[in-house]
Amino acid sequence: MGEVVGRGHFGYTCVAKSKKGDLKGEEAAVKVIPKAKMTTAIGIEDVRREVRILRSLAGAPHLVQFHDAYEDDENVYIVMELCKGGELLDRILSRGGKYSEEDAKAVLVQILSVVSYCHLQGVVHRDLKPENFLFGLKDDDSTLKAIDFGLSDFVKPDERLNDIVGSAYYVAPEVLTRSYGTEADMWSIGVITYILLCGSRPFWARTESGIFRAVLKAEPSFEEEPWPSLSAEARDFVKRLLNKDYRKRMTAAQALCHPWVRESHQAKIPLDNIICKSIRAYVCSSSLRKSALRALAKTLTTTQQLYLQEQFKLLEPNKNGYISLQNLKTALMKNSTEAMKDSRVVDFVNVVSSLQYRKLDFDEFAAAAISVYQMEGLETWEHHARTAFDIFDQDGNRPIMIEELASELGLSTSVPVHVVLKDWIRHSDGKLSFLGFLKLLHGVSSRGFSKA
Ligand SMILES: Nc1ncnc2c1ncn2[C@@H]1O[C@H](COP(=O)(O)OP(=O)(O)OP(=O)(O)O)[C@@H](O)[C@H]1O
Ligand SMILES: [Ca+2]
Repeated sequence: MGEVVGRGHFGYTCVAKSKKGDLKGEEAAVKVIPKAKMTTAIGIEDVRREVRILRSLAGAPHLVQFHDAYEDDENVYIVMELCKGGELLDRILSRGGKYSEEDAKAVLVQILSVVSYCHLQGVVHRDLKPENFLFGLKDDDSTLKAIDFGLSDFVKPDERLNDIVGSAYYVAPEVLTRSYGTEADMWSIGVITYILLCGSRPFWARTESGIFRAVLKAEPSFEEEPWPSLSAEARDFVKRLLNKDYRKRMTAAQALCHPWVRESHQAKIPLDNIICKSIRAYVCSSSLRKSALRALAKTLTTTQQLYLQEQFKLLEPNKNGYISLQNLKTALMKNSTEAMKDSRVVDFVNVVSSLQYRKLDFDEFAAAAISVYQMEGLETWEHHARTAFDIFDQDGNRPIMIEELASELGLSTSVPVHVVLKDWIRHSDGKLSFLGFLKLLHGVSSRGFSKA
């Protein structure tokens, strides 16, 4: 073991040289975590999880290469690849806090590439910030590696986490309100991008509670220089990550398809778990909701089309251009690691295949995979919704009873519900009104009536 190269809350990291084995003579980094610091059961479990996650994700692009972990009476030792290029934070600071759009993109694609992989495996990093990305080498174009999975956790597709962890400047609003998933990492990436592009923090205050207040309530400024002189795509990219409603935020796979970065990289776009969630909800919904979604799919933007085409390709449609849920499972299995077993991603899809066996062509896949919430986050949503309603009205709309509509949306038909539902049905012909159509797009709501 040689000199200390970094210190953190829980321990320190040294350079080391391997005396034997495959790595004989090679330099490595050893993160030393003193057992004295693991005073609570949580602390020990956290270190176990960090090692388990590093081990199971090993080999992912832009992830620090994990070699092995050991322990003795005093410490736990995590042996990994030595990154010699320093922290992303230091590079930002040494450039006077600002990156050109091109340089920022190059950094972001690498971040998105590792994060999209983690998310597919059901792992949330929970502490994405420029201190936790290291460059492999000192050169300007060195590759970036994510480190420090000390706060990471597994999250099942239909589960939410609730412990407040992370770093104040980068923490997502829904983490502060204790119900979050992988989308929280996307918020942090939004904060990192904002800082890369303009050199200042989007949410700032003197105290921690002040920062939290800003994260929950304040809108970041895009008014001051350099924002007006940056490209509209760059602003759009950041805004679609810093959306306070996590359901409207881009996923990592979607961000890789965003027009701002799409042209600048050849990074592989991985399968997106959000697709599994949407398809699962789609196959279980009524034919009325399916035709509403199909109408909406006809209004998709080219960006969304492109992303969905990429996702469809990953599912390897048969020669007639159809996929079934089996394809979804096969695609997941193909990417499966130990981490995916821990996060139970495949089980989530399995529930569906026992429910229904269906084949989808690209058009129906698009309808199934669409996220209505994300579309609502677009500035052009009103236009999409109106156009989709016209299409639906022509070939999907039909007379519907209040009771049927209520069950369609998972609402109980108590008296106040009745009054509201009346507006969702058009008086002239008893078919769905525009408002009813919008409600139907969201489908059965488990949150009950208050949100309706
Ligand atoms: N593989 C590595 N190669 C080079 N330096 C490293 C490596 N891993 C960690 N470091 C250095 O050690 C520092 C602390 O590591 P790490 O972030 O993993 O520790 P931590 O105790 O979990 O930190 P934190 O206080 O952020 O929770 C890093 O910021 C970095 O400077
Ligand atoms: Ca760290």
